[in-house]
Amino acid sequence: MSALSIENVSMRFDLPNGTHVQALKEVSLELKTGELMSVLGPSGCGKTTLLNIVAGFLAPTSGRIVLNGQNVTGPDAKRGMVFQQGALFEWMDVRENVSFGPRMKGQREAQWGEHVDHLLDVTGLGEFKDKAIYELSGGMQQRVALARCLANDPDVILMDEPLGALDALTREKMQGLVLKLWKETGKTIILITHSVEEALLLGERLLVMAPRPGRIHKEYNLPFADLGVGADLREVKHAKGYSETREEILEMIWDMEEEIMGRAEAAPQ
Ligand SMILES: Nc1ncnc2c1ncn2[C@@H]1O[C@H](COP(=O)(O)OP(=O)(O)OP(=O)(O)O)[C@@H](O)[C@H]1O
Repeated sequence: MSALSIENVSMRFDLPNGTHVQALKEVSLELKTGELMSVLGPSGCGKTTLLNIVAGFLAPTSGRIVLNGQNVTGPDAKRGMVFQQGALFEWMDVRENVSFGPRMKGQREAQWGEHVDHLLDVTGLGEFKDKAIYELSGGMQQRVALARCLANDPDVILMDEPLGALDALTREKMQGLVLKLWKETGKTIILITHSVEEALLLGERLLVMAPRPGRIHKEYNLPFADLGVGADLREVKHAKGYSETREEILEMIWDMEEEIMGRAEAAPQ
């Protein structure tokens, strides 16, 4: 049985002016426990809508999400989200942020302390656990967001451009951390990114979506995420097939964007 099933999901937004946007049309997808899927596609192809539906924040117009045999009907801690900006609690220190989920469940420190301290260590936050959020760099804040998500022990982690706001070097380090945490925890992960390189490096499965209506365009199974665990990601970029796949995907997305621009220009004003 697959851990996460996205079954024939469509999403239509009705707009106040009487028109509508078909954000997703009949999207079906199965993920096994422990798979890491990256999702790419031009702006507006429904990536965030899909993630929000899997999270339970949005109900699809039709279709359903099934996680470990149960229908998803709303948000809960089984699906953790990591956003582009950490959405952290500024008034709590790092350790308080990371332990927020277990504390909200009414657990005592004896129940969560060890696990939270382990997560602080593996995310490189051990020495920063008493710091206020505003004292941390953007990269460190995203480490807190990852650790906080893992502290809830979710079945699936949903990441919406989690590294998008970081500078290039920090982003590269964080990509290594995502791979490390993926292998160490065995979590099922869906990661949205606008970076083709990031999608290639992190996704053992890579989904390219197309817009209008939002749908699956092509899926790849890739060796690079496995090669990248504990390795220098710059080396992985020299692996067989990496450049060719990157070029193929770049061209695919470029063509889609050109088509969107063409349609926009042809539309009556
Ligand atoms: N609440 C809403 N009401 C109306 N239209 C919406 C709503 N949310 C999303 N849309 C539309 O649905 C389509 C898909 O949006 P979505 O944000 O999922 O795309 P995306 O691929 O994540 O885009 P981006 O890469 O720019 O973040 C877009 O045309 C968007 O304008």
